[in-house]
Amino acid sequence: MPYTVKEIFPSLQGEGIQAGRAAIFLRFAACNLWNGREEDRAKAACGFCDTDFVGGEKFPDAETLAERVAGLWPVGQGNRYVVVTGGEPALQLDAVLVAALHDRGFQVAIETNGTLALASGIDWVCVSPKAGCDLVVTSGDELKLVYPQAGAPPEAFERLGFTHFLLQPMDGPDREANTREALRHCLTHPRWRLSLQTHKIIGIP
Ligand SMILES: C[S@@+](CC[C@H](N)C(=O)[O-])C[C@H]1O[C@@H](n2cnc3c(N)ncnc32)[C@H](O)[C@@H]1O
Ligand SMILES: Nc1nc2[nH]cc(C(=O)O)c2c(=O)[nH]1
Ligand code: SF4
Ligand SMILES: [Mg+2]
Repeated sequence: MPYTVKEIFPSLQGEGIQAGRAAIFLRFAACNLWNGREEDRAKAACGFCDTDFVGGEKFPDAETLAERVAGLWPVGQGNRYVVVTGGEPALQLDAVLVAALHDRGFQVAIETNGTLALASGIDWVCVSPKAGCDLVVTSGDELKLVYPQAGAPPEAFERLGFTHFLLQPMDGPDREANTREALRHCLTHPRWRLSLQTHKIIGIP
């Protein structure tokens, strides 16, 4: 199957429980909750996205794409980790690509909005729910809720089958106030942890 990829780059995982871990980011093009055009943001199901996922490069098959990812890992080094994101990566990440990445020694993580079924074999599942959008993926490793979102209070997700629950302050014009609100919620509801977007703080991709 061909894949459309927006970008591939090495960085540190900036968010969530795995923050600080070296990873290759594989960012697929396209999303099911927004077409990526600024003029359509206000009417999109997800209206706060911080990412450009429009366009990109076509890869003809999983082997070609996995080879490109593997070529970015430091030579001779283990602990291989790829974070598959987007856009919405569940539109394109299939079991064939997961297997091709496993064959090259990678643990495979996904950052997903949780509205689409996932391929089998993914090693780390991070779901980030969007208000008004039904979750199909109701268990996984971490639930990372962008906060605050009208219509998506943290309590609505606490009974789901995730190991870790995190609040990530919504970036944008209200980021500072949102960070204070997320902090306050974590202090008063200790099952929630704060997830800062550390890559933005230190100025890396
Ligand atoms: C760009 S999304 C791509 C993956 C997937 N579509 C999703 O939404 O989970 C990557 C992560 O960034 C988060 N995110 C997007 N826009 C954000 C913002 N303005 N502030 C904080 N986190 C944001 C998402 O919720 C998600 O956890
Ligand atoms: N450093 C870094 N960490 C990230 N974690 C999740 C990201 C994403 O855009 O999905 C992301 C990202 O874009 N950069
Ligand atoms: S679901 Fe994810 S990629 Fe899609 S618009 Fe929202 S934050 Fe961006
Ligand atoms: Mg990002």
